[in-house]
Amino acid sequence: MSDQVEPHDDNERICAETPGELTLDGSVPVVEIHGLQTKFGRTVIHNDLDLTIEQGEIMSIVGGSGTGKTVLLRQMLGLERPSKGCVRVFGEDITQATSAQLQLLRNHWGMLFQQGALYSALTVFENIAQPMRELRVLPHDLVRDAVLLKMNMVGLGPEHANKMPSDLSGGMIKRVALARALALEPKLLFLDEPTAGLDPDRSESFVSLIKSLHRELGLTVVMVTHDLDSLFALSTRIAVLAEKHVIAVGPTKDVIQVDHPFIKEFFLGDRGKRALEALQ
Ligand SMILES: Nc1ncnc2c1ncn2[C@@H]1O[C@H](COP(=O)(O)OP(=O)(O)OP(=O)(O)O)[C@@H](O)[C@H]1O
Repeated sequence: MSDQVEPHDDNERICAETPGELTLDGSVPVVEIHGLQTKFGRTVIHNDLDLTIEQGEIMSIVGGSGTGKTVLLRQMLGLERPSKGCVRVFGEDITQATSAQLQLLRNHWGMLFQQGALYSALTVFENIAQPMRELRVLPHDLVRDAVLLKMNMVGLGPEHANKMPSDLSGGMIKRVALARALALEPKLLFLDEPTAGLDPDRSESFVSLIKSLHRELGLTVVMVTHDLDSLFALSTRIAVLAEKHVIAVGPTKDVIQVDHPFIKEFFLGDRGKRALEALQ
């Protein structure tokens, strides 16, 4: 993924001025989106979209294909700018952030991309060490201990350190990518389809891993997923995107009651019922 911000011509600013400092103590929402509009040419993807994510939540974003879930995630990461509206992360207006401010924000979040996105020419060790080295946050000799600690956190023994990504299974690639996303000890973790491509057993153990890391590290998690099992197992709240905005947001038990055709089809079809039953 490129880290270029893609500006839209008609960006209108509606965030109030911010102090220019990150608020990491949970006294403001971790993510706050207000009045967001996204247009590509004349096509409107989001309109008047609001969403607030508080510290410690696992917020899952669901919606039909093309409803703009990935674009919304990219906007929270400062990789795309909305046409209109306010996107604050840790209290900072990310739509107006300078590249120095964005870099500062990146030190406090981790991102797990759908494909795992490891550097194929680097070993497991070097993949996890890379964000630490890029920021030079640790002296050289401490990087080794920190990498092994992150590997241990995601259930990978030191014997895997010198393996190349091509030697790893899909589940292991996800674990290495997660260890890398956690390399800088972020407070916020973005997950894009974290269980995509995993078989049911691996998917279940990856979900357990995310659940325990969320608890142990006190993370806030923002996840885009189509996978109902992980959605039900992990989410503290679910936000449903339809009709260009968030049509429902809340705990699973409340969201599935909302009378909307997408919600009925997505959550209460056969797959949804099976996933809900498995959880009970
Ligand atoms: N840079 C872009 N230029 C033009 N259109 C774009 C661009 N990025 C995304 N879109 C369009 O915006 C819409 C939303 O895309 P997005 O990838 O966010 O959907 P999604 O909800 O994540 O879908 P899916 O569940 O299928 O992955 C799509 O119609 C897509 O083609």
